[in-house]
Amino acid sequence: MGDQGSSKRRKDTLRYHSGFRNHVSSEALPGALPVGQNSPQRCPYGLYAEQLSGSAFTAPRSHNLRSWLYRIRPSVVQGAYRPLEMPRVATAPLKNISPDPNPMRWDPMPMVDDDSDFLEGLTTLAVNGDVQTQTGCGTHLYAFTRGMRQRFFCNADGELLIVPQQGSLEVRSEMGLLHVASGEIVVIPRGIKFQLNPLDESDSDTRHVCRGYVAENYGAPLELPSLGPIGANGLANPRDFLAPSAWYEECSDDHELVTKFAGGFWMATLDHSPLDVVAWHGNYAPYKYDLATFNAINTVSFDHPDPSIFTVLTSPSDTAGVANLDFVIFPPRWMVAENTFRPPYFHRNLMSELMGLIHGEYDAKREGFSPGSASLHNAMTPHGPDAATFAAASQADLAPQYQGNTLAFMFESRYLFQATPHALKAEFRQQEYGAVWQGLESHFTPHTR
Ligand SMILES: O=C(O)Cc1cc(O)ccc1O
Ligand SMILES: [Fe+2]
Repeated sequence: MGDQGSSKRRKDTLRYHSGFRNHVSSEALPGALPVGQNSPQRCPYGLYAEQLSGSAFTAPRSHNLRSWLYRIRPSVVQGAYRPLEMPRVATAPLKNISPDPNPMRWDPMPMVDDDSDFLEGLTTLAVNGDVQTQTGCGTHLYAFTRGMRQRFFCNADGELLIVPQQGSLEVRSEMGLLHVASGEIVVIPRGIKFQLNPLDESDSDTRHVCRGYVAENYGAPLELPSLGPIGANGLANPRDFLAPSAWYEECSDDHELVTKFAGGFWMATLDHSPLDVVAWHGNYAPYKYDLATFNAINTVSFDHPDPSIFTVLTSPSDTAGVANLDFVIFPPRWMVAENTFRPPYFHRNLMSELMGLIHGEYDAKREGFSPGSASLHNAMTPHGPDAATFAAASQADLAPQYQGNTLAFMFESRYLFQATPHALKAEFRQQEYGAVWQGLESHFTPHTR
């Protein structure tokens, strides 16, 4: 297995339930789950029963998502929401902005300020589709240094796929705790209350800088791709997905619950923590996944296969095989293709591609795409290896080569991305990005092969 991440990072000692979208039963107190039914006349320990549905009640069984939560107080006691300003976060569709056919790239986003939490440090890069028709996604960057303290978030607009690039995260959610390091991902399904903090924040006085990427999926929940001729095993294996164990807190000071609803932000004040679920069962819960466990499959003969071979998770659209959102990684791997231009090929594509780099180097870009950067190539926008990469790879010795120092990813979608006004005029945007291909000169020699 590759060396990225897991061997160097602190051991995660939390207990998880293994298996993608498994039906889990989890208790923080023994006997807190009702036996044999969901909604008894009186629940154990005087808890309230509450169902959280992540799919229509009538969704086919294979796609039906729901969990039963046994909590100290039902969610409905939260009271009224008041509007809240969150000017850096945008939602599709953006009014009066045409999607731009030019390739775009951004350096890592500078910190908003020295003392921001996850929500304050969240900035939208590009969006597509339409939140109200449950199509497309928002893509965001985050950079923050402090925990959310008494503040919690509940996103009604979509599930959050969080890709940490720097700094380890502690996720506290209604279903329990998760620790997520760079090289891992975490998915928070739509409507689950949580907070996100720098891991170790309370252990020391050091400032923990956390940076990364978020896809906010407005569409069908992410699922594992079908494997077709690959067979029963490979790519992301179901047992490597980990859901938290029940955990709750009971405290009676003021807490804030922030929700995002049709692009707007709202806040309610509670006199208790919303993380008061003592037991839960079901298949709708946050989960984390270590990208180092991805079983990459690639050519052992020639040519560069399409990147769909590296799909970790996919959110299908209504058209088979044309994703609302794919999450694809480019993990450490052996390159063995013979007589082949090994880096990504030049291409134009129906799908739109938003990329990031978690660590190392990306094999299509020699310069300018450092960890924390992002790039956008909308549908049919020509792109591919930069001039320096093309020159080197056209002459490279084709011995088997381990490409170890790399972990890039792509959010890929059938819908055109609109970069936000903030992203378009950001100082960290690389205005001259298109120049990376300008050194690609004609090598045409009509009289020699
Ligand atoms: O554009 C990119 O860098 C992503 C990408 C990688 C690859 O190996 C093949 C096609 C593709 O779009
Ligand atoms: Fe591409």
